[in-house]
Amino acid sequence: MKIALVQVASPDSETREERIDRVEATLRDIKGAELIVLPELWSAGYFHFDEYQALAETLTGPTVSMCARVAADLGVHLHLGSIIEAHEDGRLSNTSILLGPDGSVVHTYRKVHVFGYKSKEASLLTAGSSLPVVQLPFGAVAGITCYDLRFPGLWMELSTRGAEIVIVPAAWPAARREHWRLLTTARAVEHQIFVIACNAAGSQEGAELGGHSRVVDPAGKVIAEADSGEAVLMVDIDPQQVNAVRTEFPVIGDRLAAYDTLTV
Ligand SMILES: NC(=O)CCC(=O)C(=O)O
Repeated sequence: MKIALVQVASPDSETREERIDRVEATLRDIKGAELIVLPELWSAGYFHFDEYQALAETLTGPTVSMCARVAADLGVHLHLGSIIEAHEDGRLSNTSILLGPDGSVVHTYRKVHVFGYKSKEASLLTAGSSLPVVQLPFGAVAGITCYDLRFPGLWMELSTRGAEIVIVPAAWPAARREHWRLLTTARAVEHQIFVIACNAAGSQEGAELGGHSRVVDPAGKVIAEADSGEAVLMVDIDPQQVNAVRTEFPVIGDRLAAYDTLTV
């Protein structure tokens, strides 16, 4: 199964509309992928906090509409990264969306751990409260977002819910790139899953994004990793590998149902 990770920069000088047009051209040039993945908040730009309100959109807004058209035209699954979603009651959320090959929404995830360190995300956005896993032709898929990488309890729950492929759109700064590498690999090893992690590139409001989008297989092998600039990273995975690795080295079956029952 061929996957394309599209590592996008969101420079301050470019408008959202210009960026949507530019990314659409990149997406339409991708040949042979069954799944395309974009980074967190690439159209708005994660660090453009002062514009969050103005750039918020609904699930029929400009980012989702363009991506839905492309998904349908190319006949691919397209994880569009995330948007600042505007809700009817005025709340905003960081919403990740996976589109099917007919352009319809097949998975939606609202970021549960909103980020507050040198970031206004936590004060501007409302955290989500659901964790769906969807069965697709290539396996049980979930999407979580960037900072969520740091929280093992969330991953344990994804694993318990049967996730085999976890898509992680991100806007992870270069300053903590080694954490990005370590955590994406660790989550794959812990849960014997594919981690498909698509980061943003370039700089925004003086913050340098880390790039290095990567795919880690269920045995913990990094099967592809981009450099730091804009890129389309193509990778071929075999979704059956999840079963094969779990059968050969059955760690997950050895997990206790609960650890808080252990005596001190
Ligand atoms: N966009 C984010 O969630 C950033 C997370 C981050 O920088 C970190 O966890 O470190």
